[in-house]
Amino acid sequence: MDDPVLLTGAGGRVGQAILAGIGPDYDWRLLDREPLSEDELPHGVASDDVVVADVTDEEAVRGAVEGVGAVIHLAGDPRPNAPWDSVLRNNIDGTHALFEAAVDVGVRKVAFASSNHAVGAYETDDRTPGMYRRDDDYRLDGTELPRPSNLYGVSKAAGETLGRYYHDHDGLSVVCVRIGNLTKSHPPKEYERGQAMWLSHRDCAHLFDRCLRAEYGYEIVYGISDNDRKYYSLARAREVLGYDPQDNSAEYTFEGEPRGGNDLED
Ligand SMILES: NC(=O)C1=CN([C@@H]2O[C@H](COP(=O)(O)OP(=O)(O)OC[C@H]3O[C@@H](n4cnc5c(N)ncnc54)[C@H](O)[C@@H]3O)[C@@H](O)[C@H]2O)C=CC1
Ligand SMILES: O=C1O[C@H](COP(=O)(O)O)[C@@H](O)[C@H](O)[C@H]1O
Repeated sequence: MDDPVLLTGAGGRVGQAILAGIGPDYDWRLLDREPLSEDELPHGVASDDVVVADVTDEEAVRGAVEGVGAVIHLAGDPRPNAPWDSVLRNNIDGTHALFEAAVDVGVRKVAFASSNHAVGAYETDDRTPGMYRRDDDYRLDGTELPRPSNLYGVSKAAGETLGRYYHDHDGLSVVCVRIGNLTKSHPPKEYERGQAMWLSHRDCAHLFDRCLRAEYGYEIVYGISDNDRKYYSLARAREVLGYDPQDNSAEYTFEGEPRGGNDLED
C-alpha cells in the first residue's frame, strides 16, 4: 500500500493500538473530532496530516479521503449502552458519510470497525456461560445474520450493510471486522465473555495491517486473539486476510496475571 491510509477515530483505544504497532509502516492521514497530542502521532506524521473534524461533516471527510488508497474507519460511539440519537449520528450517518466520500474519490479499500455486539443476541440464556468456555464448540463464523444485543449493535450491523451496498454498487473492497474486546497487556479480568473475545494490542495492529494488505471483495471477519475460549471462528480472517494471531487469553489467569511457560488454563 503505497498511497496514504486514512485512519478515523485515530485518538481512541483501537486507533492508538494500530498506530503503536504499524505506525511506521504507512503514510498516514488521521481524522478525529478531538485534537491529537504529539504523543498520539506516529513518528513522521505532521500536523498537516491530521484532520480535526466530525466524521458526519461531509466536506471535511471528502477532503480527508482525497488521495488516500485505503481507510480504516473506527470513529464512532463505542458504548454498548449508547442511546439511539448518538449511534444514529456518529455510527450510521458517520459511516455513510465516510463510504460516500470514499467511493466519490476512488478509494479502493475500507476496513470498518464492526463489533461483537452486532451478533451479541446469539448469546442466549441456554448457551451462556457454556459458550464462553474452551470445551464448548459453538462458533459464529461471520455468515450468520446480525443479531444485535443493543442499539449500538444495530448501528454496527447497519455499517456492515452500508459496506455491502458500496461494495456491490461501486466495487469498493470492504472488510467488516467484528472486534471483540481490546485491552492492553492482559485480557479483561474476571470476565469470561471478555476473555473469550479478547483482542490483544499486537493482534489488533497485525489484523488491521492484513486488512490493508490483503485482496478481498466484501468480507465479515471476527477480530479476536487466538483464545482457547473462543466462540468466534477465525477461519475467514486467516484464509482471506492471512491473519495469524499470536495471543491467547488462556496464557493469563482468570484474574489477568500471566501464566508461566506452558502452564495453560485447565
Ligand atoms: N475497544 C473495543 O474493544 C471495541 C471497539 N469497537 C469499535 O472500534 C471503534 C473504535 O473504538 P475505541 O477505540 O474503543 O473507542 P474510543 O472511544 O476509544 O475511540 C473512538 C475515537 O473516535 C472519535 N470519534 C467518536 N465519534 C466521532 C465522530 N463523530 N467524528 C470523529 N471522531 C469521532 C473519538 O474522539 C475517539 O478518539 C468504534 O467504532 C467501536 O465501536 C468495536 C468492538 C470492540
Ligand atoms: O463493541 C464493543 O465491545 C466491547 C466488549 O463488550 P462488553 O459489553 O463485553 O464490554 C466493549 O468493551 C467496547 O467498549 C465496545 O465498543
